[in-house]
Amino acid sequence: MSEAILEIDGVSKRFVKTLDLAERAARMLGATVRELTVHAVDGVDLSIRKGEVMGLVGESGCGKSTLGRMVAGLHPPSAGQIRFRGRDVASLKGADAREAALKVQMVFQDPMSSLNPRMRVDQIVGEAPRVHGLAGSGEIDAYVEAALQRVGLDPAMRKRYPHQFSGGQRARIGIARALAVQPDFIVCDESVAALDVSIQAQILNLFMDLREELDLTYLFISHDLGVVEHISDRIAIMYLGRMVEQGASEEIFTAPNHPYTQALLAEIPTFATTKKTYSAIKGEIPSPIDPPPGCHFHPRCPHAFERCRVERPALKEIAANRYSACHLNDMS
Ligand SMILES: Nc1ncnc2c1ncn2[C@@H]1O[C@H](COP(=O)(O)OP(=O)(O)OP(=O)(O)O)[C@@H](O)[C@H]1O
Repeated sequence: MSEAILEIDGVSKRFVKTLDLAERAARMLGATVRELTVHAVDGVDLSIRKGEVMGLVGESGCGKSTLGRMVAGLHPPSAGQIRFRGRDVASLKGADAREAALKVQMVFQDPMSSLNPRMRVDQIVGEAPRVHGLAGSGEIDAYVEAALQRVGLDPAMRKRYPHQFSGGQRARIGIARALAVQPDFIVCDESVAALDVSIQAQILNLFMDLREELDLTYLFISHDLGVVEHISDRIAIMYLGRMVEQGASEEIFTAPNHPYTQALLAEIPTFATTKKTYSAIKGEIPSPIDPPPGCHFHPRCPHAFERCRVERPALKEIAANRYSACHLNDMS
C-alpha cells in the first residue's frame, strides 16, 4: 500500500451567511437579525494514497465542493489541517506555498463558466505555465500543443474560443489547463456532470489514462455513486458536512455499512434491482445552518434510536481500512 499523499485531519469550514436585502433593512431599522453560520464541512478526516482515485459522494449541499476547494487551496479551513506530502499546506510560505498550490489542481463542473470566453484556447492553457516559468516564451507554443494533444484535442484548434467547442471538448480544455502546470493531484468537482452519458464515459476514460501516464492521484467529487463506481479505488460518503463512511469501492457497493450509504445505493436503479434492495432515502436534506443534533442523518434513518438523536457518532474503523460513523456498529 503506497503512502498518503494527502491527509485531511479534523477539517471544518464555516461560512457566515450574508444577510439578504430584507434582513439588512430590518437591521438598519433597529431589529435584531441573527447572523447565521453554515457548517459546510464539520470535522472531516480523510487520507488519500498516492496514485489512487478517491470518490467523494453525497447529496447536493453536503459540503463536497467546499472540501474539494479547501484541498485545492481555494478556501482556508476554519479548523483542522490539510497536509500535502506530509506538510501542513496553511503553514507554507513563499515558493513552497506556490509549489504546493500548483501541485494540486481543480477541474470544475461547467467548463463554459470556468473558461474565460474572451481568451483563445492557447491563452487559456498557456497562461499559468508562462506565469510560473514552466515554459519560456520560445517554447510555449510547443508546450500548449503537447498539452492539447495529451487530452485528445487537435492542436490546430488552439486559436479558437471556448464557445466554438462542444461540451466534451470544453471539458478537455479544462483538463488541459489543469495539467499544464504539471500537478500531482487533481480535484475533479462534478467534472462530468454536465455532459451526455456517452461523453461522460470518454472523459472518465481520459482521466484514467492520464492517471497512468502522469502518475496522478484524484479526489473525484460526484453526487452520483454510479459515476464514481467504476473509476474509484475507494469511496468516501459525506452527509451534511460530515464523513459517514469510507472504504474500498467494491466493499461500499457490495456491503454498505451506513444507513445513508444504503439509501444512496437504493437510488441507483440497476444496483437496487440486480443486487440487494435497501429502503430508498426519505425526506429532505436538513439545512447545514441548523443541522439536527446527534447523528445528522437520524431524522431520515429507518434504524434511528435514542442515542442517535443526542450523540454524534465517531467515524470508526469497523474492519481493515473500512470506516463508518454509525451507532449501530456498537450494538453488534
Ligand atoms: N461561499 C459560501 N458562502 C456561504 N455558504 C456557502 C458558501 N459555499 C458553500 N456554502 C454552503 O455550504 C454548504 C455546502 O456547499 P457545497 O457546495 O460544498 O456542497 P456540495 O455537496 O458540493 O453541493 P453541490 O453539489 O450542490 O455543490 C451549502 O449549504 C452551501 O450553500
